[in-house]
Amino acid sequence: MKRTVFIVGLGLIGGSIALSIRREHDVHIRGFDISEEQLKVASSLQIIDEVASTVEEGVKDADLIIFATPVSKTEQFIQDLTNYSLKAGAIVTDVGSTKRRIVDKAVCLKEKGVTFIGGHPMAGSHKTGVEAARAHLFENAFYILTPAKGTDLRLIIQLQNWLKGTKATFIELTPTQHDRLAGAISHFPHVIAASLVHQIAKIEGEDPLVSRLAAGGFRDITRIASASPTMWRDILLHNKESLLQLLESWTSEMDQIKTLIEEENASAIHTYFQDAKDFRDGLPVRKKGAIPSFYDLFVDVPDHPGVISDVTGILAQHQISLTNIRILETREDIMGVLRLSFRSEEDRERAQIHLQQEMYDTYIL
Ligand SMILES: NC(=O)C1=CN([C@@H]2O[C@H](COP(=O)(O)OP(=O)(O)OC[C@H]3O[C@@H](n4cnc5c(N)ncnc54)[C@H](O)[C@@H]3O)[C@@H](O)[C@H]2O)C=CC1
Ligand SMILES: O=C(O)C(=O)Cc1ccc(O)cc1
Repeated sequence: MKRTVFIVGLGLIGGSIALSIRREHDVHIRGFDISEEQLKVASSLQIIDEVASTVEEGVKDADLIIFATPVSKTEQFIQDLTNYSLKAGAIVTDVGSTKRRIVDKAVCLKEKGVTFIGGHPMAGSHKTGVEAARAHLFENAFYILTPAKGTDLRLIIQLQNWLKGTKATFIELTPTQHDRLAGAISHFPHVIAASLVHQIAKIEGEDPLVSRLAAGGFRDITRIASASPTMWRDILLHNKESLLQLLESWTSEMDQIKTLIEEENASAIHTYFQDAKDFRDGLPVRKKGAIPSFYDLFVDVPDHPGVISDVTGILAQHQISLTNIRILETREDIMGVLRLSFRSEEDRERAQIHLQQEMYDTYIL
């Protein structure tokens, strides 16, 4: 008999997790979402086999329960589980971008005979919704797990086995460490991206030309400001302490820059940029996972003849060599994905710029 996976929240991440589980396991996937539309799309794309009418109904015989809703909803659902009947030995996990409050809340599941292991796949996109779900979304990314102290190692391995189709690299962190680090590398940058956009919006009131000029670097640095406001509102509220600390140190750094500019301190300004460049250039391009890493660029492509030659033609026109090209998905009525591999980061960056100029949607995972 097939085992049952129940996913609550069938958006970008819930849908991608479902697809990656299916890659490796012959399972029955049941889904629940507040949005009828998301459920309809998830069913028609065969991302799920069955729709649950309620969460209570869906959890009953599930071997694996995954919450992929905004983090405040996940917290509430975990609390609700205490009132439902659950299958003995089931594993409960989530994909939320914050961990401490969720893991704290899940202590209430201890007496239910199930094990909660917090999770956070560290990859995604500014897109939302199940139609953007991709089985390869987490390939080579880190997948953080935050098991409570004393969690049976066999259950952690069992969860990793469920999720092996993500082809991610699993690491364990404490929830506090997770929130501090995710705050710095992900949550805080979202605040900055949104604030940069607000600044331009204000200037636009005085001079509408500014939006038309906002290209290149501005678009790169603010891409993430197009992400879901509901999701990011919840993340900020859940990771309040880390974000307040980061804001404080950022504000003081901005004050220092202000002084350097006021004083026209050219050498200190140069050092500021040089140090940032050195650190950024030294960042690992991509952490190696179970499969070798390449300089990969993913391109959403409409499913029509000639599209591959169009993409390769654009690269050839700019003398960018490919080391590999793979079609990852082609299904009726949805975009396919091309995985383009390059020899160097520089080639990948140039390819991304030129393909975006030609209106292709590209992303790096
Ligand atoms: N977007 C990203 O790149 C990443 C997001 N995450 C986390 O994944 C979770 C889901 O985010 P996405 O999939 O990106 O968002 P999404 O907006 O694509 O999907 C969220 C889904 O949850 C559903 N939902 C909302 N409230 C609900 C409720 N009360 N009951 C049932 N369903 C409900 C929505 O209808 C939607 O389908 C969030 O906790 C987020 O922090 C984690 C890693 C990456
Ligand atoms: O779009 C991007 O680059 C992201 O930042 C995706 C993302 C969003 C939330 C997460 O918790 C992890 C990754």
